[in-house]
Amino acid sequence: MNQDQLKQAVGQAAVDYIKPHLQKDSIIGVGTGSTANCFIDALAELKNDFDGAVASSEATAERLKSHGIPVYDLNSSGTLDFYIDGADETNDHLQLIKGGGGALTREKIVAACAKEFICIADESKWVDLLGTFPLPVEVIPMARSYVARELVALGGDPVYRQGFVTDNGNVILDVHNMSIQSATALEERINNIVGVVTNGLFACRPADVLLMGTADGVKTIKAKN
Ligand SMILES: O=C(CO)[C@H](O)[C@H](O)COP(=O)(O)O
Repeated sequence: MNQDQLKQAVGQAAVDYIKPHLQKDSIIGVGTGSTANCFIDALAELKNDFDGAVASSEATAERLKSHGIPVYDLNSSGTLDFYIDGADETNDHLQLIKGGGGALTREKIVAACAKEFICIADESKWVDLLGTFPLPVEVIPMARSYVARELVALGGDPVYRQGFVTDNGNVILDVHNMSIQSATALEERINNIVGVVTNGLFACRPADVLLMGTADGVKTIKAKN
């Protein structure tokens, strides 16, 4: 199977995973990216079995609506049963790097509101140690240079994602060569820099389950303790 087929397989696997638990009033959280898009496309078959979705980006909202799936404001949705999203990297604790698509802040907010975070990814995203993928950091525009200096002081090489503006009107610094020994400590440390909105480490709230697409089929992986 090629990478696109693996993404479709995990998108369908996530639909199969949540299907028995869906009720007519269920609202689910939906992530952003090409793997999340495969989930959305597979989810369309169930659109009469649940109420609707909360989207982690404008792009996801548009794709959900294109399938006739109602999109709700998170402020009127309460706790969500599930959040389903892709990742740029995952380790065996299901701590993630996310934000390659720039939607990290809304993704982290919607994930925080969910009882269960289901990560869907092909096996190329599995790593022993997080940090080969540059760590995205969403920054208030006027703080860009200050935050970049602070990230250099932490040992990283921040690169401004030229021409990209997040759905929240902010900019992204992609931090290369960052040594990630304690992902939870680093997530908190970077989020404490004034001007940072959030960073793409999902370690304080890792995924609960990973549906990983492999050549041998989709594997269901729980976080290592
Ligand atoms: O965090 C994300 C977007 O902000 C995506 O989940 C991540 O970039 C993975 O994307 P893809 O499924 O296209 O590989």
